[in-house]
Amino acid sequence: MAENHALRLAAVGKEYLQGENRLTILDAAELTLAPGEMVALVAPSGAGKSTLLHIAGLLDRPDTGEVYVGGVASGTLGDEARTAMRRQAIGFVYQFHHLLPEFSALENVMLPQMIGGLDRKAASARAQELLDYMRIGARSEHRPAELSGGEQQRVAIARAVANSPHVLLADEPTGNLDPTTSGYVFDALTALVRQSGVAALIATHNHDLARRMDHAITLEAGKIVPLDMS
Ligand SMILES: Nc1ncnc2c1ncn2[C@@H]1O[C@H](COP(=O)(O)OP(=O)(O)OP(=O)(O)O)[C@@H](O)[C@H]1O
Repeated sequence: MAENHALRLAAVGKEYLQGENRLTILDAAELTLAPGEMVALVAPSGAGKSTLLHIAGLLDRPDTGEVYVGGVASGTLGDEARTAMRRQAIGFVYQFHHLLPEFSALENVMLPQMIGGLDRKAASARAQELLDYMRIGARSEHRPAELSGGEQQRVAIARAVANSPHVLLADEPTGNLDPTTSGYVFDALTALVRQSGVAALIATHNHDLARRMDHAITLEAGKIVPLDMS
């Protein structure tokens, strides 16, 4: 049942036209993520990871099939309703933090909540709680440029879950960090996913990190298939 899934892609198809050629990226692809589940997306460059993340994140529409977020079908929604759904129900983390440089760490985590309609006081309390949880609460007044790469990514992760989304989509979230820092940031991300119950789909080339997730998937001829990491 779709209702119990944080994210469900049902028979999703996506093609691109490259000159005369039709490039099939997704072909009746199926994927379900339960709340609190962490899934690694491991695929070679060009296989369609970004396409899949964009479709799952409602940034792009599939040609065929349906994307359910929190049990709600997105296909028939107009642009405005899709944007609202994306803001409320989906969090994004990228390889580079994309924090707003002129705002403090706290303000960066407050902003999506205030855009969602929360008042300043409540947003500030929630942001501080999340930064404390990510063990950077003491740096909450600092601007991104005053933080290390690992700290910046922890702020970006806190920001992504600030609105208590159903789904967290991450594209190489520790790809810009050294291995030790990457491990620490991934530990914090894992703890947050488990504690919040958000479902996480995390694209990574790092097989050690992929092994630490619940399972791994890859893309093969347009299908989403399990990947054995052992
Ligand atoms: N708008 C587009 N028009 C035509 N072809 C596209 C378009 N976007 C992507 N492609 C092609 O679709 C394929 C999959 O692209 P995608 O960006 O999803 O791959 P990826 O797995 O994320 O790669 P990488 O890891 O290098 O970012 C690539 O061959 C790409 O050239």
